[in-house]
Amino acid sequence: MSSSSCKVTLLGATGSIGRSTLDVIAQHADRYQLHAVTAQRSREALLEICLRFEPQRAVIGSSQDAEWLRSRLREARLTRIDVSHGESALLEVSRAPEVDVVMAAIMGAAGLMPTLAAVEAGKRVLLANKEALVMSGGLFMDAVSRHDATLLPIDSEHNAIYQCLPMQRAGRHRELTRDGVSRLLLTASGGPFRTWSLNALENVTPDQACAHPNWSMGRKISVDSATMMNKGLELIEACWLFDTSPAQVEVVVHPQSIVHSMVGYADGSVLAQMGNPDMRTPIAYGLAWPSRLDAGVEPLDLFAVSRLDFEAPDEARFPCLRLAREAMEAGGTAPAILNAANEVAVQAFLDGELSFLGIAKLVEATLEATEMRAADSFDVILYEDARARRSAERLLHQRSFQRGRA
Ligand SMILES: NC(=O)C1=CN([C@@H]2O[C@H](COP(=O)(O)OP(=O)(O)OC[C@H]3O[C@@H](n4cnc5c(N)ncnc54)[C@H](OP(=O)(O)O)[C@@H]3O)[C@@H](O)[C@H]2O)C=CC1
Ligand SMILES: CC(=O)[C@@H](O)[C@H](O)COP(=O)(O)O
Ligand SMILES: [Mn+2]
Repeated sequence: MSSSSCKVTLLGATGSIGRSTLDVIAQHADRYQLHAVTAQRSREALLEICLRFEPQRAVIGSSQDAEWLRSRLREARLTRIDVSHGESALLEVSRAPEVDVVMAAIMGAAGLMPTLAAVEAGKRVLLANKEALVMSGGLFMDAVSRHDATLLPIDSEHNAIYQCLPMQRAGRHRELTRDGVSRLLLTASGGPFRTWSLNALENVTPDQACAHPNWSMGRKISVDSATMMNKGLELIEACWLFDTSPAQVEVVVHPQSIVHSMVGYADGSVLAQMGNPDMRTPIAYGLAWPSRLDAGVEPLDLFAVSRLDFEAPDEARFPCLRLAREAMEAGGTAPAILNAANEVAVQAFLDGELSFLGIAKLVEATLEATEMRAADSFDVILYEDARARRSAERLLHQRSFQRGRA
């Protein structure tokens, strides 16, 4: 890929990762050009992006919003921007022949098929959408190999691990131990409730849960950080990305979010990647790989940071971490069920229908109520995702899960 004319499709352009990606691209407009930008409902934000970046294509969720966007672009005399809507349009912009790089930054399971389309077209895929990999793990990684796609992790911890692994591992799948790696150390901030007692967690509000101490992110991932399901999803993500088992991944709570993760080697070395908590660093890494790019991130001032703390996670207060590890160990469709139940539970919490502690309870109850099977195909994954959502919704509306009870 020639970086002088790199064409980018940005899935989830109106989100937190989307905005950080636009910021990096704007700093390097001579090197990166937006082919397509997508959103689900945020039509005003998508219009702003179109006016500023003039991509070739814009995709939005509904036909009504697409019509609205077309009219605004007509008024601005930007009729050359092709506007379309729905999942088929997302697949098209992900696999378009002229596209070099696809940033997969749609939130949740909705990102799976567009991200897979980019993989199947052999693109360089910058993976922020961890849920896609959690759901479909082995199938997804097989597709990456089969279609010779380049998969670069954007999730800050996995990007850090990728940077700390030996260069020759890039793009290969083989046992970590053959490269002298003994373990992966996955750091976790501990979220906004790291020091809170179980009692105090009973009545936390969505706004409290979304107030992450170090990162500014979308609401779903912010709640995941608060329950530590984010770390559970990341544990599964690490196992697939780096072809390892949960036993080789150690979660380390590090409240400052300066060390983004580490790799331990057989000779006792531990390599860490550090930096200010700013997603423009991994995004710029993914865009420029294997070279480097100025991301506009403040240099790390270690004197200002002054101390780095590390502690063990508490799975009694944050059971989601255990549930995710058990789902990975169980294999098959268990991680897809975990992810689907979690998406239902987090939305219910954000809508005021479920308590904070109810999130883990609903996920666990859904896993217990839903039979798991072999993850044979993407059709099976999508079918089981839908089935687990129905099961979680049913449980949610049972008396025991009503607000105030769970
Ligand atoms: N934010 C962060 O710092 C990090 C995020 N990630 C991961 O990156 C992904 C995006 O996170 P984040 O940017 O925080 O999320 P946001 O909620 O901020 O943004 C999500 C984006 O996806 C779009 N979207 C939502 N639902 C759909 C759908 N059904 N179909 C198509 N598009 C949809 C949204 O469009 P609209 O605006 O119209 O709703 C928006 O553009 C997640 O998987 C998250 O786990 C990983 C590491 C760090
Ligand atoms: C920025 C990023 O990668 C997030 O996933 C972040 O790591 C969340 O922080 P927690 O460690 O609190 O889950
Ligand atoms: Mn992360």
